[in-house]
Amino acid sequence: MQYISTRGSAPQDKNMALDFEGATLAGLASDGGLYLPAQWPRFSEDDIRAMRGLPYPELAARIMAPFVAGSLTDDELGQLCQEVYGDFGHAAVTPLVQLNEQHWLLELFHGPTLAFKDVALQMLGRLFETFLERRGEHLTIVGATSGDTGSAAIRAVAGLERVEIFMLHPRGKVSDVQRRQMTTVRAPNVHNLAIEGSFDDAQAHVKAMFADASVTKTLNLGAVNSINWARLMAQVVYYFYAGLQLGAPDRAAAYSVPTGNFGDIFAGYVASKMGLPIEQLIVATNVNDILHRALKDGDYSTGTTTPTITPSMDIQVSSNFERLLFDVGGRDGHAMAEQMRAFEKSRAMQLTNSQREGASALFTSGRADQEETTRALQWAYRNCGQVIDPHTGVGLHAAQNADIGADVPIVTLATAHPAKFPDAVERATGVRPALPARVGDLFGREEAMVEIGGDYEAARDFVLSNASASA
Ligand SMILES: Cc1ncc(COP(=O)(O)O)c(C=O)c1O
Ligand SMILES: N[C@@H](CCOP(=O)(O)O)C(=O)O
Repeated sequence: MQYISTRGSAPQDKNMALDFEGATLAGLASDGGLYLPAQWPRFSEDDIRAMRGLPYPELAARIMAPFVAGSLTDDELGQLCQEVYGDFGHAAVTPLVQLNEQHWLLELFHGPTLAFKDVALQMLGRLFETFLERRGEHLTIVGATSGDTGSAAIRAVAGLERVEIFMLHPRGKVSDVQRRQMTTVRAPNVHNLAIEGSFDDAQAHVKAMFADASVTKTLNLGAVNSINWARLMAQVVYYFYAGLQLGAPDRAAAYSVPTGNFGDIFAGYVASKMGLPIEQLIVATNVNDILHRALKDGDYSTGTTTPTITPSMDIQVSSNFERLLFDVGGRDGHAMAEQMRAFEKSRAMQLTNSQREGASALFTSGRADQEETTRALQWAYRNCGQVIDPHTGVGLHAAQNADIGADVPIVTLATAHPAKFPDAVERATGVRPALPARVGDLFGREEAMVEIGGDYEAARDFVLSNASASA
């Protein structure tokens, strides 16, 4: 499989044909775009029927095989999937839980750091190891997090010899559990940087480093955010896993996805491109609702980020939205590059007609404020005995308010364990969720992080002077 950039001019990055291995190690394309497969692989209805009942690791290998073709053999991929998904806290890896006749929760938080990010990042860590070993190379990862990507990525790469990670988070804007899951990992290849500002600022610093020759000449940069295609690829699997249990390919389900950087829900779009019947994808946002506005009115303009009880979704600039706009807008890389250049200047853009029409064929959206999120948590607890996290609550609120026929099952993606956000959950339900034993003694461990202020230069210089390997 070959990979192309959404901005049209980067396939020859680093002098390698951009196969899966190249796209995984490159992370972000040098033209600032995001990598996508040159074409969507498609399963027939019979192929999908034959996937029914497969254990998660086998299903994962079946779904990912076309994307990694040429970079991993079927045996290598099968082995990786067994290693990664054999080690989750639930035998089903991502169990599907029924709430009532129509609503379901897809629990994605049974990995080591209790958020959906583990499903892909545990795989990405092993892919890095495999490819870097093969090439004899070293990778310096720079990442941005609003809480969950950071801990999952650090957990996936801590102690690896060929990888070093610099993770930027907005100081004071992640939950205590999220911060400690990052800062208590003491490994020589892990650096935690607390920046002044928002997640968007951290994400902008990361993208700027990929475009900064003083960094890319010196370091072999890699990405763990969902700008890295391999992240999304691994997330496609659980849409199939849930869809198959609800009758695919003979019945379509809808999915409500708590959304920030548009990665998780874009994986749902990919699943539909691959042949999974999907009635609708519901983009569920908190009050930082740029995506809701973009889908409703075509208005993709940023505002100030409002802190919420769903901090991981306090995001204005959703990186992966570019992938959708590129695909539904006819895959015109040069037009996309122009549109994104204008957006980066003005921090606002209007979707084109073809982008709006293309998106509205599958996507709808909903928005939840704090009260609505709280009510969703209360409903799940009082009516179904389920203690859910606030991000999942945003998804459930949007699911309950979507205009979807009563005969269509709606799956809300449960993206984090409630114990990551105990204060908000306790305020809503009266229940203080306990951290599962597999997380260990998080509050008894010492933290390590560096506070570096808000300037890009400070972040860049810290990375340059502390990275232990050069390109
Ligand atoms: C718990 C949780 N839910 C939802 C999201 C949103 O996912 P995405 O950024 O892929 O849209 C995030 C972070 O991104 C998260 O950490
Ligand atoms: N909510 C995320 C933000 C980064 O998203 P990513 O999926 O692009 O890595 C987080 O928890 O860090």
